[in-house]
Amino acid sequence: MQASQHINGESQDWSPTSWRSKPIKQVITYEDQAAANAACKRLSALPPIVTPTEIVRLKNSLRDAALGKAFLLQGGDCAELFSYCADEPIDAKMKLLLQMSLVLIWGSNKPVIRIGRIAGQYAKPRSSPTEMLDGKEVPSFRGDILNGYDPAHRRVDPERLVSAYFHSATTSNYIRAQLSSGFADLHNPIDWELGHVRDQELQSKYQTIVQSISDSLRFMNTIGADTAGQLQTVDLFTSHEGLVLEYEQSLTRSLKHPSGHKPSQPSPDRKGWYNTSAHFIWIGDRTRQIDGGHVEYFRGIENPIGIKVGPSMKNDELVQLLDIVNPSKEVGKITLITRYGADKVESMLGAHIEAVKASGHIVVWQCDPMHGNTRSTPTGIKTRSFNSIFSELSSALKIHKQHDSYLGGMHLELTGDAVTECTGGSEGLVDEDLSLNYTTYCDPRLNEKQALELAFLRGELTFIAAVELDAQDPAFASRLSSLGAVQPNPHYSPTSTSQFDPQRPRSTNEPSDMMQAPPASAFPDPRNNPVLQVLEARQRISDLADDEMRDVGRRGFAGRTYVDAGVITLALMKQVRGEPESRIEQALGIKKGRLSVLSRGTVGPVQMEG
Ligand SMILES: O=C[C@H](O)[C@H](O)COP(=O)(O)O
Ligand SMILES: C=C(OP(=O)(O)O)C(=O)O
Ligand SMILES: [Mn+2]
Repeated sequence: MQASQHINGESQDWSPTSWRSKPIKQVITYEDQAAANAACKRLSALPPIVTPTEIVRLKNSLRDAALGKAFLLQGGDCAELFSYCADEPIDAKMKLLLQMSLVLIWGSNKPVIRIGRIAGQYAKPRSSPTEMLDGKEVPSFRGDILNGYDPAHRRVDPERLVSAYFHSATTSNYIRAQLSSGFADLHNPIDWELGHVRDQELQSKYQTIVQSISDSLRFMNTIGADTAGQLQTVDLFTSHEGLVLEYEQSLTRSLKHPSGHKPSQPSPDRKGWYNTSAHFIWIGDRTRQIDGGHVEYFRGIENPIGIKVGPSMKNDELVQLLDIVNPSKEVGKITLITRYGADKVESMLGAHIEAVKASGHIVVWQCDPMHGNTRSTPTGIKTRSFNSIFSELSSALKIHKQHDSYLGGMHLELTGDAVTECTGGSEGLVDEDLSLNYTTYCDPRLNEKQALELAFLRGELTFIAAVELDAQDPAFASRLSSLGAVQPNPHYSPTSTSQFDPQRPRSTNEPSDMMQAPPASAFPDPRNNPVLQVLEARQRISDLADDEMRDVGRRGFAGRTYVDAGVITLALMKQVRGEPESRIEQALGIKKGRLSVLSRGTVGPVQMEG
């Protein structure tokens, strides 16, 4: 069966193999092509790992995220190894995603859709075909699906394609089994204890949420409203980058659509092409060329898909891409995973949002604040700072609000282990700490504590963004005015003698319906109005902060003078723990000496009682 689509007026047939006639990036050369063909043949005969019913369930949820009614949390390793297919690492990641989603639901009051970068995230696109390892140049590690991290196993081995399938299937099976055995039962969120998080503040914030959920559940149980069984488990979908197309092709099957599903490409046999290797796959920033093999493959499948959008993406190119992969403009079919970097998001995201809006596509906008913020330490260790990650996320949220758009999700590289791969966070990890427990095989991940902190801060951002939006709203001043803060509030006082009091008893020789208009000079000059002055000052500060953000990460940048509430919160938490100011400033990227302003009693952390 072939699907047909019109591009530039020409009919373009699609099949699971049509990508093979297109140019491709990140080419894989199998020394033994016959062995690669045999591996693909074997894969084609194996059963699906996920089913159309599950895929369509995710698709429907993502539609909600595109429409602003749900939030998508996607996270997991940069490079998942076959050796992570074991109960402990899988449990740790599931727990972390569940903990984060609880916090996010709490913060956003919206349902959270969970997708793991798990059960198949085995392929890595690399910047260079070779890398230096212990002073020797070796072929780059391209993920367990192709070669091994051990320098002795860097040759691409086709047997690994089959091995990837079995590790993926085993991981998926364990996730499903755990979920159906009460792992995610909302009645026991206490069981998702914070593994290695010893931070008292974070522990108690989390416990407050858990306690409150337990109280609500007890109440629902008492009144008999807790009987639908929906609280016993949640969905946790799987995803990976669809990089190795021979693997993806082998698991692409023509299957019956679930009943009630309206396919994007209807066919008489009510079947469609489903990628059964994962619920969701995405195209990487390095392989999203309009005329390339990856875009060709992705345009034919029913699954919801992601596209990474980096700083080199042009506005018209983005729209062209959407038209190719989603010609019927299905709402939420595409998740645009933006990853510009904290220093570029301000100059790029707004234009992308406007271009997509004008095209009529309705996508899930997801922020990946990791991949545009990778840097090397002077000793050559790849890292990312919590500050830049948080900064890109908060900018994305703000920009979406400004453009009347919705930030529908976040995409993170994280692990449930106590790794030291990203700097910053409330622990204040610095470059020198990275070697303590640096175990990633590709990009630096947030550890459990940093990931959870980010979820809490994301919740707080919703609140801050709402306040900021009010401040920028031109109607705000007029609303204030009607509340009386800007203009004198006409009030009734039986003894009032003011000629401007509308309810003042009139003199008998004034007609009763005559309401004297007060002279303009009776109102204070708005330029002197304290409320408007505060709003203007806030705007000026916000502009200065935006200017400063553009320099973050540049050589010679002395640190930020203007930081947001999230960073101040982190700084205060560290201060309370007695960390020296200079260390806090360094860890959070704040300009030297700025913290002393806070120490003068201007701001203090709020203490929770009990
Ligand atoms: O995960 C993303 C990419 O594979 C990764 O950032 C590439 O890293 P490299 O630049 O070290 O190849
Ligand atoms: C390779 C990745 O990202 P990007 O394509 O955005 O660089 C990734 O998500 O691991
Ligand atoms: Mn990565």
